[in-house]
Amino acid sequence: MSSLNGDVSPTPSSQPDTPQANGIRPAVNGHFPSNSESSGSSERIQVINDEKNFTQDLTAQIQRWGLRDVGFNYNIVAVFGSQSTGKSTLLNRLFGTTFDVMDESKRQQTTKGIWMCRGKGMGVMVMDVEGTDGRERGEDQDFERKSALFSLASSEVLIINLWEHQVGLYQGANMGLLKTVFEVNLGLFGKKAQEGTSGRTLLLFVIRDHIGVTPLANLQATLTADLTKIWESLAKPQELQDRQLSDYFDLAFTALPHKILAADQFESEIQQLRRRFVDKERDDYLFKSAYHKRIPADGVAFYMENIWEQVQTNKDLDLPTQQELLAQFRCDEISSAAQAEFNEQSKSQRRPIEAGRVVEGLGGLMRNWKTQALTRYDRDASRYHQGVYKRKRADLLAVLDSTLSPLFLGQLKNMHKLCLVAFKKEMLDGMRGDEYNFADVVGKARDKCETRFTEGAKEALLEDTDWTWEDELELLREEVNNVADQCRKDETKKMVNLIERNFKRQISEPVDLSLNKASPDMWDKVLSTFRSTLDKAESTYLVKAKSFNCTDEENTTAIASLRKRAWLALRAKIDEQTADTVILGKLRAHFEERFRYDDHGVPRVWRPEDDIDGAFKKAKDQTLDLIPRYSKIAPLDSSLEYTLPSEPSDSLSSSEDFDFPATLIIFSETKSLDLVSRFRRDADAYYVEAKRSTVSSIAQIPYWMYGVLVVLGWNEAMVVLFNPLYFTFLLTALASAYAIIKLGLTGPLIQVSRTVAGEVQRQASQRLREHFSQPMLAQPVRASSVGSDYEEDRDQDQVLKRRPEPM
Ligand SMILES: Nc1nc2c(ncn2[C@@H]2O[C@H](COP(=O)(O)OP(=O)(O)OP(=O)(O)O)[C@@H](O)[C@H]2O)c(=O)[nH]1
Repeated sequence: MSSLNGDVSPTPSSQPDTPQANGIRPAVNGHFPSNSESSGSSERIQVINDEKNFTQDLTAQIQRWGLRDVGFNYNIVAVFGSQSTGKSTLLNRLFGTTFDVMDESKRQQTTKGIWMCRGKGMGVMVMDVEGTDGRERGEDQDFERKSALFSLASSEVLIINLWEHQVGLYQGANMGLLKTVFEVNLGLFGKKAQEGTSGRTLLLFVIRDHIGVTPLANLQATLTADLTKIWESLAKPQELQDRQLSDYFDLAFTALPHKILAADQFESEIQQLRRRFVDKERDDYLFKSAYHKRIPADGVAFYMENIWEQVQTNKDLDLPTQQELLAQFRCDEISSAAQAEFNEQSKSQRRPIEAGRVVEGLGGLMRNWKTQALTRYDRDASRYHQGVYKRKRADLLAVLDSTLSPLFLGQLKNMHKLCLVAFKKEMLDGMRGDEYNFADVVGKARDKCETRFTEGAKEALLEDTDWTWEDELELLREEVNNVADQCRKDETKKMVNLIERNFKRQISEPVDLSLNKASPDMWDKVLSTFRSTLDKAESTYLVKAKSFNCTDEENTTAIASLRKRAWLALRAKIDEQTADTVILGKLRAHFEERFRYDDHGVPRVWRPEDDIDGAFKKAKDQTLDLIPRYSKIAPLDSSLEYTLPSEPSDSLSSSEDFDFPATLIIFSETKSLDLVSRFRRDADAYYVEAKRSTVSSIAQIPYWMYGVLVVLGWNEAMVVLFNPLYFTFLLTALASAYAIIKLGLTGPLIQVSRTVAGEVQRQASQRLREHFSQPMLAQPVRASSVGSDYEEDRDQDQVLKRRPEPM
């Protein structure tokens, strides 16, 4: 092991300063020609090429260096600093490595990517890192940030190489870069370092071309102050807020004289420094165990590859270049200007759309605004950094689309509403009159509505967007179906109502006729009329329902409802014809027909010898027979009987339960009895009247009485004619009569006279009747009044006996 760390002092002359002097092929950019050059322990390898790829040969190379099995007995050192500041020269001198050194005559970048070489005669893996701030990479700081972080995280000692005149500069001394690297390092590995799993790191500042005017101590103080300052300004993770620079890093400083102007001094200082890397016994030994990462040598390759991967994937290092920054700023400005104009244009259509209007040609307008905005952006922004320009263009496009999206969606919604309204109108227009096929009307209206919506939606849809209108069309379809369905239901209802109205009209007359006649087959006629009319109504419904695309279930329900409503309509008609006054009228008419008219339909004039009682009884019995006939719908022919299921009512009619057998009963027993008694009263009046008519014919004044009056009144008449006073009175009376006639007062006078005469006649008749007729009338009237109670009971029994049994 001692040999590994043995103090090998390569003579300066033997150290190659240039690739040519070493006979080493220069690295080819971006490639691993063999991933190692030279041979034996002086072989070097490009660990990371300038395209940021990590080599796969590191493990093998460590094996070739003979370091694979040394466990922890090795060290890693890396260098960091601006390009062409003698980093490779320093490493070659210190560790006897064979890194390429710049050709003075060309002055260009020598080290590309990160190279590694084993220190000559020592177990040290030395990493030569591409210089920072090189003109070759220009503004692209990506690699220098990543390579610096990689070096910091993977090595025990990081040599920070800088010219004396760079001390105190911010960018020149790579302070900006170090700040970023410290920050990300703290974020990525800070916690591990704190836990002690990944050791501290020594930052060794090597100040080149130190003239000596400014003592090293002063330079050291400046650098320490600068580092402390940038450390304090770091954005540290929450849990590491109070961590100090010294918690992670040790700082060491050394100065080297000018290599050419003070070559000997330079060499001796180099040797001094080399000893600090080699001599473990020294107090200022640099590879202290605290810096060791505690990774066995055989795992170093894997460990480093891991670190590189973490560094690579860390977004915090992807800081933009100046060019990108400028591009970002300008592209943002240009994009904002384009957006402002675009917003103005789009605003003009926002209000009408929000108000629910469909803007004709909205798609064209939106396309136009979008193209204008993009053209404007492209014209001004395409000159800037292409990556930024494209990124910002995509952002602008997204903003434009998101601004237009509500217009598109609003347009869809408005079209949806408009199409629905148009659909309803189309339906109404199509359903005018009776000769329409509902299915055809709906089909046409639907097609028109969908076509209109689809055309409008396609017009409004912008290319290269993820907008869709199919969902809205689906919604529209659903609503159209709902409207059509509702319409169909309404139409079906209307049709059923119409059929019902027609039905009522059609049955009205035949039922009236049948019920007026009250023949024994009255109900047969009523029911057969009902059946035939209902059959017609049902077939009318079925024909219409077919064009409405009604389902079988709907048809069954509608027919059932129609039947029930038809039955109720019939029942209403019957009720109308059997209302108290109407049925009493019917009974009266029936009775009158039989009692007051003879068999030939001639009015009867009752004579005392006529059998009024017999005729009265017969007519009354026949009439009373009608009450049980009317009281229940009971056809003689049982095949004509009609039944309906008794069930709770459907939505088309009332919500009450429907009890069919109850609808067959027209009168209850109580009602029948009431009718009997009411009819009897009427019939009795007829009877009395008949009786009176015979009396009044007997009580007539005989004609000879008038002759007697003339004879007896002759003298009085002569007295009037020949007496001047009476005659004058007569003349006055005649003149008054004449005047009355002329003045048109005849009517009122006659009226008054009639009233007076009537009263006189009444009084006279009364007196005469009392005088002449009292003994003749006494007997029959008494018989009638005595028999009335008995007859009433008998009539009621008769009615009850004739009532048909309930069905
Ligand atoms: N003035 C001066 N020049 C030096 C010193 N060390 C090396 N040089 C010269 O500086 C030039 C660059 O040396 P390199 O070692 O290639 O520098 P580098 O930093 O490794 O260069 P890159 O790898 O390209 O970044 C060479 O011509 C060296 O001879 C020094 O201490 N002082």
